[in-house]
Amino acid sequence: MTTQFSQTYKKDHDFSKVLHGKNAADKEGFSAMFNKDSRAQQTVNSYFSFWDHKAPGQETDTDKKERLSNYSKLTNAYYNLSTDLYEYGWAQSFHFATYYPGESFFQALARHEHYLALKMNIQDNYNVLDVGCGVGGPAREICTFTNANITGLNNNDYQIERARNYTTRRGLSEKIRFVKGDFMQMPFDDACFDAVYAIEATCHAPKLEGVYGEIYRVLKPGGIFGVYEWVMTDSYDASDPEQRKVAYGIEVGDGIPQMVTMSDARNALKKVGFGIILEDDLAAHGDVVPWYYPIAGQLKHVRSMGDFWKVFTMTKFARTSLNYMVGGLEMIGLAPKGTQRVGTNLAVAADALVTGGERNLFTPMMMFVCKKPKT
Ligand SMILES: CC(C)=CCC[C@@H](C)[C@H]1CC[C@H]2C3=C(CC[C@]12C)[C@@]1(C)CC[C@H](O)C[C@@H]1CC3
Repeated sequence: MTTQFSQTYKKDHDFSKVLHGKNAADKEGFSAMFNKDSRAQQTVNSYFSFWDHKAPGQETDTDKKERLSNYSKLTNAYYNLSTDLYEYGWAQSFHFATYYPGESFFQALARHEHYLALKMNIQDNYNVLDVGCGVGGPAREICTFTNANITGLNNNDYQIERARNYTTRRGLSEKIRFVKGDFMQMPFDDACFDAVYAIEATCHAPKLEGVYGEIYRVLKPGGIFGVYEWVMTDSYDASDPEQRKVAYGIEVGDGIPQMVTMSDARNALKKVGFGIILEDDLAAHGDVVPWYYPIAGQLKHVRSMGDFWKVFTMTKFARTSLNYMVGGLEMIGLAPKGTQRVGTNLAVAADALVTGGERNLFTPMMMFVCKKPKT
């Protein structure tokens, strides 16, 4: 690692400690959220400086370029702010899933991960890279499902610390390790992994060719790459202000510098050299239970008490009530400044994702399974 990189990494790490508190990685949900110190406001300001006064339609090319060239800062600030809420409101697996009628929320998340592992043909003791591993939910599940050795790559210190803690608690530290690094310049040698997967993570890249090119480089010849990509579908029309508003809501609400289309993703994979073995938009199968039902708060699809509570907290009523409560706590100094704004931003995300799903403008599960040629 160069000196400049190691200095940046140390600065991020120290900042994460100050922001989240020394023992925050041991805490969960609200307790972790309220453990942040006054620098939370600084992170909120840093994140929203990329978006403030830049409503869809008013953005200039310079605004967009600014987000793309600062993707790492933008994504880090986003996850420093949103990780606790993700874990509290969702799960340790930061992705969506398809649902069969009657299937539980957690079962569907795990099945979605198994499905990718199965289609990639991940075998016992394969060396597998998880690009943008979050707090390690999918890595733990895929490791126990396949018995592969997994390396989780992540650029966010707070998430890495949490990932390591959960993995140790599950007794999986011999099989899974977590490495800090930027997926546009991976800290790995050429051709060192048998397989690489990325679950709803590479959309944070400023350019898909960049991250796909790195994945191609670190894969062994003949190695497999499997991805669930976040893309706008081919029916998306960026020149329609209503549709652009949906994409913009997804960008600002989910820390994404710029949403791209399905064709962009397909072309980027081919351009870096991959052969596409399988391509399937899992959101387009006409499922009875839509992938976005939890964040739409659609209680009619719930089949158990546990899921009822989970989906209830995602209804507009529960989200808004929670946000008022957090605003009150913020006012009396019990919650760090900016917490409410983060909640409001996640509500923007949820609404845009649901609209994108309902209108078939967006999919979070564009699945590609690709192969690096043997020679
Ligand atoms: C950002 C990317 C690429 C992937 C994350 C996908 C999902 C796990 C998140 C997208 C929107 C998030 C929201 C929440 C949890 C995580 C997501 C579903 C909440 C339910 C967390 C609790 C808040 O009160 C409401 C949030 C709505 C959005």
